[in-house]
Amino acid sequence: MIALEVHNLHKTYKQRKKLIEAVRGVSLNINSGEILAFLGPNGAGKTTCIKMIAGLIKPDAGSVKIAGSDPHRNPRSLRLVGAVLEGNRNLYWRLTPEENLEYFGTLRGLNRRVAHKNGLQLLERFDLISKRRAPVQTLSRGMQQKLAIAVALVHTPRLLLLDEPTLGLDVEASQNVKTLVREIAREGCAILLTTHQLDVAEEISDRVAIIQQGKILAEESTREIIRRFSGSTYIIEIAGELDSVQTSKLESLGVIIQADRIIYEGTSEGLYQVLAVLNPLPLIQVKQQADLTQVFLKIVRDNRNA
Ligand SMILES: Nc1ncnc2c1ncn2[C@@H]1O[C@H](COP(=O)(O)OP(=O)(O)OP(=O)(O)O)[C@@H](O)[C@H]1O
Repeated sequence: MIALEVHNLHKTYKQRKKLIEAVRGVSLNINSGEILAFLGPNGAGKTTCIKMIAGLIKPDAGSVKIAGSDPHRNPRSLRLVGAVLEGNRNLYWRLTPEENLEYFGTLRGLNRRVAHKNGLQLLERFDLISKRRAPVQTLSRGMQQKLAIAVALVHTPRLLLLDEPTLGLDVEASQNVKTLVREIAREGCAILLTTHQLDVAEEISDRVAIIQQGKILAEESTREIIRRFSGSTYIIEIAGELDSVQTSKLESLGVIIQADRIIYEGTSEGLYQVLAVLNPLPLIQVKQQADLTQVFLKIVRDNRNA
């Protein structure tokens, strides 16, 4: 089921007689249960799109539908959206997590009892129950980030808008948030993720859309776009030394042997032959050449030079 349909959005800002075409014909869909990473360099138009999706600014042209309903025509459909857009600024710092959840839940149309119940469930699930009565300002950044997501979910939205959910978090807190985001998607919520942390986007998104100068340059499954840009080159990192028999067999398979890694270009069947020669040396990793950062840079630079 399609949770978000964005069709041909346009937005031009006027700044002291100057026109800035921030968004120029953006179309996107996100299905329930899917995470779309919405990526682009600074000033590409991401925030402007998200603000139009969240009903905060009106498009000049085009349409937004959330579970089939246009928030600019029917503001009630915004109840189907949850958003964490500017860090954890959707929280009241002097209130406790319990109070924040209840307050925002009622604001989004839940009765107080349901808001309280949903809030407690989320606090349990996000491992924040022991902090439920502590003022938000005394929570760690990772806890505040989790709470910000919990608050955005208290009314069980169909679409979650998530901006930089792991920025500034330590490795463990970041891992925690990524796992939660994947779980939320698995339960059926559609997620529009914006981030400049491309490793996070690569790890948790199902699809990516890359925007530059207000236009979508690429929209594809994350795995597919990386595969397409990687071609057929694999990097294999191993521990331990190759013996002379292994070295000559690998050379006959056309492999390039470097200090701590082996580069193989060919089919995936050929890759298995290479791995068989390496057996039983411990493999540290086998990866295709590109990662999402390389893909992103290539698409954006090619477009800039076009
Ligand atoms: N309120 C505004 N008035 C005038 N111009 C604006 C306004 N908001 C954004 N812009 C301009 O619109 C363009 C797109 O900005 P936007 O904030 O949507 O980009 P972004 O992709 O979110 O960037 P970033 O990654 O830096 O947050 C930029 O040129 C920006 O300067």
